[in-house]
Amino acid sequence: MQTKLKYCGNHSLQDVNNVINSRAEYIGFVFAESKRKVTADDVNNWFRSAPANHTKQIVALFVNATISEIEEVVSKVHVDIIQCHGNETPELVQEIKQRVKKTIWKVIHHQEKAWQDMKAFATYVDAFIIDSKVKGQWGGTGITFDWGHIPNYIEQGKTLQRPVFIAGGINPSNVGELLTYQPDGIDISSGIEKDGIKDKTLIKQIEERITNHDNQLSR
Ligand SMILES: O=C(O)c1ccccc1N[C@@H]1O[C@H](COP(=O)(O)O)[C@@H](O)[C@H]1O
Repeated sequence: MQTKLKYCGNHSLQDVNNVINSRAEYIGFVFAESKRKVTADDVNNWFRSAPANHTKQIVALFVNATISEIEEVVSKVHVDIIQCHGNETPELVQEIKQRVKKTIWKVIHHQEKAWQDMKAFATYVDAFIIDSKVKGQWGGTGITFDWGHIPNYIEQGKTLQRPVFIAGGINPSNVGELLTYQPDGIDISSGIEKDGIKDKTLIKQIEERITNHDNQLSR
């Protein structure tokens, strides 16, 4: 099994180039209030200057956006996946799926028994991301949650037949420990940043650890 990898919160041409040259399957952009917030025009400009033959899937991250806001972005930028990173209800997620007709990922912010919330979304979403819950922030915090709860999320994902990505504070120092839980995927924003820019060395360190782990499993 190859652990899927998403690098999120790209907000410059340098970020886009560094991530396009990585092994990640997914490149993410934040269309929500954040120091990493981007516009559709930004993303289009960066991709015009970036290598054209990349195979990354583009993830657009929203926090409690209206369907019109999502539709506006999707009408301007090539988007493969919509990531709902707020406290969107299952009903809203269903409507987004029906109207926007894209792959949908739903973030569950970790709290006691939050894995039970996954069931209500399962029909409308294609994958789950489990992120830390930090007061006053929706994500991109660089803070981990108690990984002892990861097996509950992974088991629920298996029951619902939906992949489970882990996010929140993952970096080269702790990714090895995270991999022992065997998540389907990993989503990283701040852990690959140096001075606010996605950093080639940090990306390389993360990827070496993931590749070693995946190779050991396939032996
Ligand atoms: O990255 C952001 O600025 C952001 C803003 C608002 C919502 C989500 C955001 N990022 C997502 O948060 C998780 C974890 O990020 P980190 O690795 O802990 O920095 C990840 O899914 C990012 O895509």
